[in-house]
This record gives sequence, C-alpha cells and structure tokens, in this order.
Amino acid sequence: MPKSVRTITSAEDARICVVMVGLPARGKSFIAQKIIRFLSWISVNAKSFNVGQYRREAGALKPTPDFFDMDNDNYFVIRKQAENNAIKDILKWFSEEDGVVAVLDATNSTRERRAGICEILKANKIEPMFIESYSDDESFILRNINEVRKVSPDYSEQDPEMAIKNILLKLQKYEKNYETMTSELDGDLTFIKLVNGAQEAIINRIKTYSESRIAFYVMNLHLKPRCIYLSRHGESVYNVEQKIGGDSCLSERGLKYAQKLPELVTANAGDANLTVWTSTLKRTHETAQYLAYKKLQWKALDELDAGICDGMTYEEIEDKYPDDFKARDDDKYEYRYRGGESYRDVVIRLEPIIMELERQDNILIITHQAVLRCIYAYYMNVPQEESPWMSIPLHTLLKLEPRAYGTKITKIKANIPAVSTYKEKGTSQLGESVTASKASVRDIITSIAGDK
Ligand SMILES: O=P(O)(O)OC[C@H]1O[C@@](CO)(OP(=O)(O)O)[C@@H](O)[C@@H]1O
Repeated sequence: MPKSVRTITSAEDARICVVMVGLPARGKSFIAQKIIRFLSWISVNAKSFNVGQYRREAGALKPTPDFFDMDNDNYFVIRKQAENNAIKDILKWFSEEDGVVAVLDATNSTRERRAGICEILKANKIEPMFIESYSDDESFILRNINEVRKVSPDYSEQDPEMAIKNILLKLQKYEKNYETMTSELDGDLTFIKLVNGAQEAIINRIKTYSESRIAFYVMNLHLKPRCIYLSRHGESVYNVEQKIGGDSCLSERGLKYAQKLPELVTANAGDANLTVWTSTLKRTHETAQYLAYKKLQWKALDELDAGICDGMTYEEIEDKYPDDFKARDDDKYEYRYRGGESYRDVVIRLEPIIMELERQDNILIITHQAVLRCIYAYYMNVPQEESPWMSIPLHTLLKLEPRAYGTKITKIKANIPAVSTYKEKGTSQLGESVTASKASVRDIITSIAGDK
C-alpha cells in the first residue's frame, strides 16, 4: 500500500509568539490575519489571539472612548484582564495543541507592557517577535480608520460619523503613552518595524529561518488596489483525451479561448498594466500567445507532477494502480504520486510565487488545475482537505481583488465549450462537459470570502 510522506517545511522547532505593536487603526489585525493565513497555508500551526475580542468577551462590548483612558484604574483592570486571558490561552495552545506561531494582536503600545509580555513568553520558552505597524501618513491612517469602522464589532452598528469620531478619540488616548520601537532603546529585542505599510522597514535581531520568513512576508504586504487574474490554460489535446500531465498543445477549442483571452482581460482590466505569468509548459504559452503584455515563465507554476501516472487517464490509473488510486482519493492533499508530487509538495514550491504576488501590482497567471487550486486556496482561505477537490473549470477567467479582510472574486466565463477535467471522489469518470452558456460573454458571479 503506497504511503504518503509528510514533508517537513522547517528544521527549527522554536515556538514563536508574534507580538503586534502599534496605535489603533494601523492595520495590525490585517497583518496578523495575513501571517496566520500564510503560515497555515504552508502547514505551520499558527493562530491569532485578538485582545479586543477577549475584552468584548469580558463584557466591554461597545466601549466609549473613555474606556481607553490610560489613567482610569477601573478600566485598566478590565483591559489588563483581557490581555492576561489572551496570554493564558496562548500558553495553553502552545502546550496542548502543538502550536508553532501565535500572534498576540493588541496595541502593546508601551515599553513596560512589552517587557512584561516578553518575560512571560521567555519563561515559557517561547520566542517573542515584535511587529510594529507605525504610521505618520494621514491618508494611510484614514484608510485604516475607515476599515476599522466597517469591520470592528466595536463600531459596526454605530452611525459612521459617530464611529469615526470615537475611533479618533480612542486614538488620542493611546497616543499619550505610545512608545514606538527603536534600535537604540529596543536593540535587544527581535523586531520588525513597518513604516507606513511597508514603505520602509527596520529589522532588528532576526535570528532564525522562521523569523526571517515571517519578516520577509510582512515586508511584501501592501494594500494598494490591484487585481490578480487567474486562468487555466485553454483546453489541451490531453484534456480532450482525458489524459493527465504531459506537455500537449491546445485543442482547437483551447486555441479559441487563447484568441478570446485578450478581449476578456481588457473588458475587465481596462488599460491597466499587467504582467502575465505562465508555467514552462506549452499549453500555458499557447494560451498566453495573443496577450500583448510582458510575460514571465515560472517552473514553480508547472502542473502537479503525476510521476509514473503521467500521460494516463484516471481509468487507466485505477486499473493499473488500484491502491494508489484509492490512496489518492482517501487523502488527496497528502498523496504523492510515485516519482511525482502531492498537493502539499505543490504548495511548498509555490511559496516564492505567493511572496512575489504579495509584492506585485496587477498579474495574470495562466497555469494548471492543481496549481490554481493551491493559489486560490491561499487567497480564499480554503482548508487543505477541501482545496484539491475544488472545481476550477476550463475557459474561465477568475478576477481576485485582495482587500483588507478578504478577497473579492469575480468569475468570468469565456462562453467557449470545453471538456470537464473534474473527477469526483470515488470514481474515475470525469464530469459533464462545460458547455457554452446562453448568457453573454460576461457571466459574472461575485462573492467575498472573509477571513475565518
Ligand atoms: O489533482 P487532480 O484533480 O488530479 O488534477 C490535476 C490534473 O489536472 C490536469 C487536467 O486533468 O491538469 P491541466 O490543468 O494541466 O490540464 C492534469 O494534467 C493534472 O494531473
């Protein structure tokens, strides 16, 4: 019986607690959630602990700005209790749930408070890593205030004007005591200070691979509006023959999709500048051939390697390697084709693609079924056990718009028929053909996938 092999992603066993630092409305929760999403995607056990949530659970549901008055002892007790509960849960999570990276999402705005947290973490053999989001840019702050107003349970039911007034008052309370991190005064701590998003970054005492991976990731984050377009290559000769893998050319209908793609892209991206990324396989180049944008080839975007099954149909695999066929159906994410790859392997080789995508502006990626599922899973927060089973039809352009707390997705069908390459669990038969719908070119479904 073939056994899937678990791949270790890092040789370190250090447990890290990322401690967020910064005034309210500096995008700390956005950074915290992105870190968790990225680490979970690469299979690192990571969890965020938001002190605001603990404070709400402690009864301070919709606090007035006075609640954040640093000189008010009564309120201080509640705030401190919320912080203590969060830290208690972090320690419990590390010891009982094999945690690897926790994020303590709070302002942690004074040196004294940070020193206290440091002491507890170190006593429990957890490495503290501070990430400060600092800003003196009014437009950056205003954008974040607006975000907080919309998504924070503290303000979501308030009249927008009143909410903004309250957030500004809360900010003033914190500003009085806020101590930013500096190499001079905090030189013995591991920290990264992001100034105005990631316009500038100060990095101090990053020692381990895991810390540098997190630091590099957050330095690449940006919230400038941009779109990521994803498409599978047009229908290939192998797709028509129901064979997997290979390096075949496009079918006639696949070529039609390639010819239509420039029109689809312009209809949605207008005259925005785009870079097209393809894999190194022929079917993706042929799909990109009529697009008049700069093109880059990535080996990392090549389809999941089916090893000894490359070039076979699912029926042939079931017939010749029934144990492998079943093992893959039982655990599609972990199953590694003999001499080939698993979905987990694909995610690992896609890490540099995600790092680069976070840095970039508008990108169109033309790649393959399995690779697209993995990229999609990162943006849409799809759990590992579900992602290999997602249906991503041919001849469909996906438009992703990353936002602060989720990604907006639009599906644009090209209205060109294609075979289905979707195989359901428990069968070797492929689904129904994707026929041209009667709707016009732009059959658009829009949804927002929020963070979980
Ligand atoms: O993981 P599963 O569902 O088998 O999907 C991956 C398969 O998709 C295919 C099509 O069946 O990809 P592609 O987009 O490159 O045409 C195969 O080449 C590949 O093995």
